[in-house]
Amino acid sequence: MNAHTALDLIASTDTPAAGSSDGLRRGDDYLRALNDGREVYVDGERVKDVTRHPAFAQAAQSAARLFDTAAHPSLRERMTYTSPTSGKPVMRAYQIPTSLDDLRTKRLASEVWSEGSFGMMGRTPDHVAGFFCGYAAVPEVFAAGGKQFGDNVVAFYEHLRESHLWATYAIVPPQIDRSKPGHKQSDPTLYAGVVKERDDGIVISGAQQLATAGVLSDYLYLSCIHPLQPGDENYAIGVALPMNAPGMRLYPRRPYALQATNGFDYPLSSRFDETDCFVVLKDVFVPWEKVFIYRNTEICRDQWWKTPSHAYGNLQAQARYATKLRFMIGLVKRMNEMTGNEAHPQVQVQMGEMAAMVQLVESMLEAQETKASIDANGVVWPCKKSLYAVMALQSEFNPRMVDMIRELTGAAMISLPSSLKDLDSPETAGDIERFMRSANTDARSRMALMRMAWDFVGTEFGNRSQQYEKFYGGASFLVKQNMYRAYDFKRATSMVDAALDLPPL
Ligand SMILES: Cc1cc2nc3c(=O)[nH]c(=O)nc-3n(C[C@H](O)[C@H](O)[C@H](O)COP(=O)(O)OP(=O)(O)OC[C@H]3O[C@@H](n4cnc5c(N)ncnc54)[C@H](O)[C@@H]3O)c2cc1C
Repeated sequence: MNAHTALDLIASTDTPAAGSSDGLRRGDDYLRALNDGREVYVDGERVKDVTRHPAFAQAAQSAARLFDTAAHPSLRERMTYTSPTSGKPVMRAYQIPTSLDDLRTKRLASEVWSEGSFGMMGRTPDHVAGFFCGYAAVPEVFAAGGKQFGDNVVAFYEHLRESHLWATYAIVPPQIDRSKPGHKQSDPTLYAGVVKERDDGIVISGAQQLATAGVLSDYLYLSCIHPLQPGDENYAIGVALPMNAPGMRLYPRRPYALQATNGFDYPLSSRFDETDCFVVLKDVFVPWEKVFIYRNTEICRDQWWKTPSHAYGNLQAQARYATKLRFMIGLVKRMNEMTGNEAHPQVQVQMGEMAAMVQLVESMLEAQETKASIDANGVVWPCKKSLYAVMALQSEFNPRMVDMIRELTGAAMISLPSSLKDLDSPETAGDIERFMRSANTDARSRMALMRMAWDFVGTEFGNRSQQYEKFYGGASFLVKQNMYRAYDFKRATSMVDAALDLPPL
């Protein structure tokens, strides 16, 4: 096998040979584990096996490629590091960085994985892995509720790392009635929370949103990032649940892969629909060893801000976003070339504006590393100012980028025939081949590119993707508050104070 990058791997059908993975999880191992009796419902019916259901089968294959990529001997150094406990290779996503170089290499590994879906899949295993690295780096935050909780979170992090597992999370209460806190809802068991304590663990009921990639993951981390009030203690938890936990149901939103009639007309929807799942829990038992936060609103808040969890998880999210932006601008460039608009100065001005936005994101990604800090335990924290600066503005400039694609393509994405069948039918092929081509390509190539562009911006898949960029890190007013907290206003105000203190003339 000569694959060296995720792009090579995704374009090939190669998988690492059995026995060559040195204990790492291969795509096949991962797919087998998904058929574990998890309760997933689509159109009112329970899905028997997500790896075979048309809504999820291709996304599961795309996810399996991530594990094959990490296990591939030629990418071993980039994608793995040596476990400090077993001495075996484990996924780099689980590395707790202790040098700037560690942080950079961790980001580059995320970049490889993100290229596997061209940035379309956001919650790949490295996202929540970042959060658990952050928790394990500062377990004192959890131990403030009792020593056992600090030990539990480290043990679970090590379990994820040593078994090469994928955790996702649901950390936002269901919308139902945002004007009231959880304990004042019409039924206090609507938001996911503790309903019973037992000697061997706790019992949870209620619902939580929105476990992206829940269908494809091994574990769900259930917690709360929403501000909690006194009286909300039952919702102030942090627990890990296997995806087949008895009593837990996943309700994925409408699966876009079901609308993808073929891979040519829907090249992205058909392969990369990671799904977003509403989670319903009915008397789900959690043993104490999988409980990290128990009825403690302060620790529930501190887990995000007094550990590097939020920064690691979102460094991955930004690495993925940068990949998606590169794909986006590459798509527009190819479309301009094909349409013959490339040389217009006005088109170049618009492309320049897009390129500036892509470059800003790429440079800020590097700034998170070069301006990172090291804590008292020797753990490297990415620079939060650089992270939140992009996240705070992403919900505004991402729609601008998408609008520019629409602007530059005119009717190209709409004036195509109904499907690939028009190209294949002897009755219509002549017209299609004659009129759908461009100056430098045949009709099939032009249709392939324009279909991909429409799947990116116009289909339900494309539109969900825009909603994701707006909300994956929380509502934008909250992200801007993160920036407010991170920014060094003192330096700015001291300059104004100095100007006011200038000696009188
Ligand atoms: C595609 C997608 C994938 C997601 N994936 C995940 C995931 O994997 N895991 C997870 O836990 N969550 C996930 N989320 C959920 C996401 O975290 C929430 O959508 C997000 O936190 C916003 O919460 P909400 O939807 O309840 O909006 P709300 O909190 O109800 O807010 C909706 C809007 O109301 C306005 N608003 C509300 N309150 C205020 C206020 N105080 N001040 C000003 N304006 C206000 C804002 O315009 C805000 O955007 C995902 C969401 C989307 C769309």
